[in-house]
Amino acid sequence: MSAEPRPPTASGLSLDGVGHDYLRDGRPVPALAPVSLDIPAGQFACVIGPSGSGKTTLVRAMAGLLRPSRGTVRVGGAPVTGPPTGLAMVHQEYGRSLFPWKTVRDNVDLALLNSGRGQRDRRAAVTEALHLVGLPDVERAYPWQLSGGMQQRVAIARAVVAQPRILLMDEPFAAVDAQTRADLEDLVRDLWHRLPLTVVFVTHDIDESVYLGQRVVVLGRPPAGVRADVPVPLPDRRDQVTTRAAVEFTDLRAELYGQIAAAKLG
Ligand SMILES: Nc1ncnc2c1ncn2[C@@H]1O[C@H](COP(=O)(O)OP(=O)(O)OP(=O)(O)O)[C@@H](O)[C@H]1O
Repeated sequence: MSAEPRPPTASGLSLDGVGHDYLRDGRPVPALAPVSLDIPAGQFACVIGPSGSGKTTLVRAMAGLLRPSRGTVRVGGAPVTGPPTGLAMVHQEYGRSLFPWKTVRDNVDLALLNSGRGQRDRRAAVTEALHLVGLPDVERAYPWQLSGGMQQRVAIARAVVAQPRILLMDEPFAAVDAQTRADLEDLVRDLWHRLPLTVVFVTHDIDESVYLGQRVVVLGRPPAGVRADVPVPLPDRRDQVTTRAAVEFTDLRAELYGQIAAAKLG
C-alpha cells in the first residue's frame, strides 16, 4: 500500500498547537487556528485548503521563517526557533528565487556556500543534484534562458544539493503548464524515493495532493485549523494515467472536493 518505509535518516516534523495571527492596523487577525500534526520521518504529506486557510503561514512556520503566535514546531524533536539545518524549501515563484545574473551551476552552488565544503566537493554535489533533477546539460546557462519548468528544476536542485532531511514545497508547480506540472510531480516522487526525505507539499490542487501524497491534510478557514487528515490508499508506485483512473483516486478526490467545498462555506 502507500506507506513504504523510507530510509531512516529523514527527519520528522511535529506541530503542537501552532497558530498565528497577523497584525493589521495594530489588531491581531487570525490566519491559522492551532494546528497539531505529527509528520513522521520519511512521510510524503500534502496540505490543501481554500485560499486564505493559512497554508503558506503554516509552511513558513515549519521552515522557521515565521515565529507562530502560538504553539511549537519541532524538527527531529528540537523546537524550531529559526530556519533549521537539514530543511529546504521550494517556493512557487522560481523566477524570483533564482538569481538571473548567476549561471544554473552557481545558483545551485549557493546552497553550499556556507557549508564549509571544498570547491571540488561542491562541484561534484552540484553536478549530482543537476543530474537528479534531469538537467545535466544546462549548468552554464542562465535561468532566463530556460523554460519555467526547467527553472523550477533548478530551484529543486538547489533545495536538495545540501542533502536536506525535510523538503517543504509551497505550491511549487502552480505557475507551469499541465504537462510540465505532471513531469515535475513525477520528479518529486522520484526524488522522495531516492533520497531520505520527509516531504510537506502545499497545493491548491486536490488531484495533485492525492497523486503525490501518502496523506492529505485539509485546512479549513480560520479559525477552523485542520478540517480533515486522510491517508491516501494508493500503491507506492504511481503513474499519471493509471493512478488517476483508479477508483481509490477518484473516490478520495471526490471526498476532498466535498471537504474543500464545505470549508469554503465556513
Ligand atoms: N503578512 C501578512 N499580513 C497580514 N495578513 C496576512 C499576511 N500574510 C497572510 N495574511 C492573511 O492570513 C490569511 C492566511 O494567509 P495564507 O497566505 O497563509 O493562506 P493560504 O492558504 O496560503 O492562501 P492562498 O492559497 O491564497 O495562498 C489570509 O487571510 C491572508 O490574507
